[in-house]
This record gives sequence, structure tokens and C-alpha cells, in this order.
Amino acid sequence: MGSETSQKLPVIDFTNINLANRELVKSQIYEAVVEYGCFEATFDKIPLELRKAIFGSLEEVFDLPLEKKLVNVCKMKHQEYVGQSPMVPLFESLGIDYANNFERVKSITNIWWPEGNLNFSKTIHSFTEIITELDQLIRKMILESLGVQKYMEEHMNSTDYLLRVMKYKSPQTTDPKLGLVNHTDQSITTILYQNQVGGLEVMTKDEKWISYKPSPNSFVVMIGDSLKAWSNGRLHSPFHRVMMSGNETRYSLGLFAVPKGGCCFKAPDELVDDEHPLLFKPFDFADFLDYRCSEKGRMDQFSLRTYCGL
Ligand SMILES: O=C(O)CCC(=O)C(=O)O
Ligand SMILES: [Fe+2]
Repeated sequence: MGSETSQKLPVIDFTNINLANRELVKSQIYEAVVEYGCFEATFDKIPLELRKAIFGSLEEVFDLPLEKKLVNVCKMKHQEYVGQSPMVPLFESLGIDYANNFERVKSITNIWWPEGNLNFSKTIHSFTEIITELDQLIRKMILESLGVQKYMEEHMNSTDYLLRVMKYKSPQTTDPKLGLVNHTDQSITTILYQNQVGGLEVMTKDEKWISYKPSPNSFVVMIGDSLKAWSNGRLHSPFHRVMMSGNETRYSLGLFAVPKGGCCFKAPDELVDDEHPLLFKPFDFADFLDYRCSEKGRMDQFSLRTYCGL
């Protein structure tokens, strides 16, 4: 599935949003999430020192002994350590749930480093706090574009944040090797950030792979299946994967906004009418993840449609 294209993701500038350009940015976002389900955000609020600290912290956590990484630190379901998988041997990932809450980050840090590691907690939390703000601005603008801003508070209150950190070993070859399998995210939105090593590819609606070139002030913003369902299919949740080549280690972070478990996630009535019949049954995110992580769900590229498509 998919051939390469020299096309690029739409780039949207968030460095200086003001009253004069807000509406323009809003329309750029909407156009991008309808067409690509994804865009590159230029955003300069991560100072260079913090960037260095972030990738230093990622190196440090993945250098922990395997038995430490295998301890399940998350209260959110299905967020345990992934690694040493025969399907994706280069890939490792750890979850930090509710990473926007400093006390929560500290208590997870203390499991990994019983003597504490304040530098790690602070770095992870600062990053999350800054990116959470970007996420909320983007979602606010998306809800406005959808004409359902009256649900803003309810929508924001029914979501939590999960941070996942990722390491991809270098394959030591110029021949690209699969780093992470092709998938859509189950989240509402995902914001990705990475070191200088490229590899992320996003699929267009006509099944072409766009490869993304990282840079320090650039973030990839992606729509997940939950927002696709909530927008009653108006927004696209794109397939994406990671392909690795060369001899440098790739580190990345994904901040996932996810529906709170136990809460019924349903498209607003305003987005459902004769022209736009309801496409997905209301769902509980925890159940959706149960399906996605089941033996059948793991093999199912169209898990949203299978799980709650009408
Ligand atoms: O490492 C990346 O850039 C992508 C990670 C990803 O797609 C995911 O964790 O869902
Ligand atoms: Fe993903």
C-alpha cells in the first residue's frame, strides 16, 4: 500500500498568533485536517536548552535496565512498555499518563529512579505543559471551524493527556527498515516531536507517502480516530509509519489527547443531519482500546470502522 511522493505536509505558523491572523490560521488548520488529517506546526516555544534536556532525558530513560522499563507505571490501560517486538525490532516506547500533572510525572519518575530524578520530571512536565497549550489552541480552533464551540468546555473536560516517548535504534543500513508499522492513532489529537533523525511518513488520502523532515521548531499535529468519529467523519485520521535508515538513533515524543475512560464519546447533534448521517456509534474509549489491543484489533488497520462504524 502506498508509493512515495515529493509532496510536503501543509506548514502552519504558530509563532505569532494574533487577532489579525487568527482567522487565517484557523482556516489553514481546518483545510489541513480535512484533507491530510495532519500538518506541520512551526512553534518556537521550546527553548534550545529544554530541547537538549528532552532528548537527554529520553536517552536516560531508555538506558534503564529492561526489568525497570517492564514495570507498568501507567494507570491508563494498554500503555505499558513496548519493545523487543519481532515485528518492529528497532522500536521501544514508554508511556507517562497524565503527564501534564507534575505530581503524576514525579511519582512515575520515582518508580524508574527510586532515588528521584527531578531533572527528568521537570523536563518531561515542562515539555508537556507547553505542548498541551498548543494542542488546546488547535482543538479550540477546530471546534470553532466545525461550528460547535458551545461544546468546548465539555469536550476539553472529557479528555486526558498521555505522553509516550519513543526510541528507534538505527538499522545501520541505507536500505530503509520498518521502525513502526503503518497505523492510525486512536487519540483525539496527537502532537509529535523528535530529534534530528527523520523517518516519519504520513499517507495522503490517495495513498502516497509524504516523508517529514524534522527541525527544532517543527511539530507534527495529527488527527486521531476519536476526533474523526466525534467530527462525524469530517476530519481525516491519516495512516502513518516510521521508516529508519542510516546509523543514528531516533528519539521522539507523542503527546496524545485521549477521551477520558468511562465517558461516552459521541458526535454533537449539530454535526449529524440528513446529509451527514451518523457514521460511528457513541463509544467508550477504554472499550475501543480494549478492541484495538485485542488479538484481532492489533491486525485490524480499520479498527475504528470495525469497532463502532455504522
Ligand atoms: O515516532 C514517531 O514519530 C511516530 C510515533 C507514532 O506514530 C505513535 O506513537 O503513534
Ligand atoms: Fe501514531
